Amino acid sequence: MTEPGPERREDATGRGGLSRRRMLGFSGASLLVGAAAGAGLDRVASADEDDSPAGASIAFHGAHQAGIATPVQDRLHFAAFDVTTGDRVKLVRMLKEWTAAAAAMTAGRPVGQGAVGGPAVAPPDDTGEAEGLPPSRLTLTIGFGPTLFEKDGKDRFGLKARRPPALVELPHFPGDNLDPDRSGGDIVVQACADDPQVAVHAVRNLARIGFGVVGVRWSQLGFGKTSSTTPDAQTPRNLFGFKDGTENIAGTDTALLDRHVWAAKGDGSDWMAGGSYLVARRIRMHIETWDRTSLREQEDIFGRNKGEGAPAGGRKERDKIVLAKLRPDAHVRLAHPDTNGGTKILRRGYSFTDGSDGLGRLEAGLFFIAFQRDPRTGFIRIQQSLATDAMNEYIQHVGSGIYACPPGPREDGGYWGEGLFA
Ligand SMILES: C=CC1=C(C)c2cc3[nH]c(cc4nc(cc5[nH]c(cc1n2)c(C)c5CCC(=O)O)C(CCC(=O)O)=C4C)c(C)c3C=C
Ligand SMILES: [Fe+2]
Repeated sequence: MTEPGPERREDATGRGGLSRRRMLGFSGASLLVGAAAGAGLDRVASADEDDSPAGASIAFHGAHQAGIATPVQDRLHFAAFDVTTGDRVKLVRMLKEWTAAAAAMTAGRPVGQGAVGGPAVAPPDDTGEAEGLPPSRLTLTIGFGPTLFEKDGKDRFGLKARRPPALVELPHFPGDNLDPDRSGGDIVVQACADDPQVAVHAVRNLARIGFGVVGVRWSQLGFGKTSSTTPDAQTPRNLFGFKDGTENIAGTDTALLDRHVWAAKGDGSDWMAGGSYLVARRIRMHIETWDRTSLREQEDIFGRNKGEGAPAGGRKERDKIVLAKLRPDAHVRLAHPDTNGGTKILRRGYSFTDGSDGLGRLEAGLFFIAFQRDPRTGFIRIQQSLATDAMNEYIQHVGSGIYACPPGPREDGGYWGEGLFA
């Protein structure tokens, strides 16, 4: 399967999806979605025909992958894949096909000839459930796990020497109760969109394209973003009812992004320059116990109040935090840059509920996602500080993964991970 050219793209949609080229020329209708400008002005988002944010698309190509510093959408489908072939050529071919499909789907177009446009004697190129839906700001972000570089002592794809030094195995943290069936994976795809059907459709099509090369190891649906990269927007709340993401890195803050999020040449792996490292943690939240905890205790545990999200001693959400006014075991005090050598991470997590745990409790929590330039000084450093977090009584980390997310694919025929396989 090859990426259709811009002209064919318009024909192939069959549902009025405008090509990126046409959308940019759509005078008065193109809009910048939230902080897209800060994610690099190359990443301009454009309005769909109806000119509503719900119909907007976010540019797929660029110096950085979309889905990191771009505005956070409402829904998540995160999928970890294991590579089931030992054939490097097949793997690269699939990554090229994935890139073409991802470019189409993020622009609101179907994969290949679509769900009904191809020959009747063959399975359709696209599974069809996003037919008629707008792009919904879909972003697809790929990452490579440590096992892609070496698994059980085997260098399956000749990539061992190309493993970035920052792509370490995460150490065991106190309280971890990790399920191997919800952890790891050779390749991950983070699909975010404002419509869950659009996110699930994207992952499903990639899985279909990858048949015989990859298999889904585990996946996670998320709703209710728990962080934002757009500080001007209302801060979302997590399942404990607290505003979450107040002190996140803004997608417009290029200085902070360059310092804390984007890998750079000279960091130890040149093919990762412009990329970032993703740490995912499935964190179970014992909401029933939390709901029996007094408001004062809840607020002391975070070091912020529940209504406004103001730091202890302050009145407004954005008031300056005075760490000395927080309990020594308060979450915000322990996670704060001043407690961790100045480190910052870009959080992009989602809430989840997955039925019940069989003991009369909701299986609910936070699917924590953080992007950083180096997990050793980012997530690992902060998580080690959180060993004494008062919140630990109410949460448990049950799934985990770390992945190297390469830079964004070039518009002129580049593909996901091109630098790694060069
Ligand atoms: C290792 C990193 C972090 C984990 C794991 C984590 C889990 C976690 N956090 C909340 C809720 C909140 N976190 C808040 C702030 C905050 N959390 C981290 C890191 C981790 N959190 C950081 C770096 C920060 C910012 C600290 C600062 O600079 O002030 C807040 C306060 C509001 C905010 O700034 O976002 C809340 C609320 C939960 C529920 C959770 C696990 C389930
Ligand atoms: Fe936190």
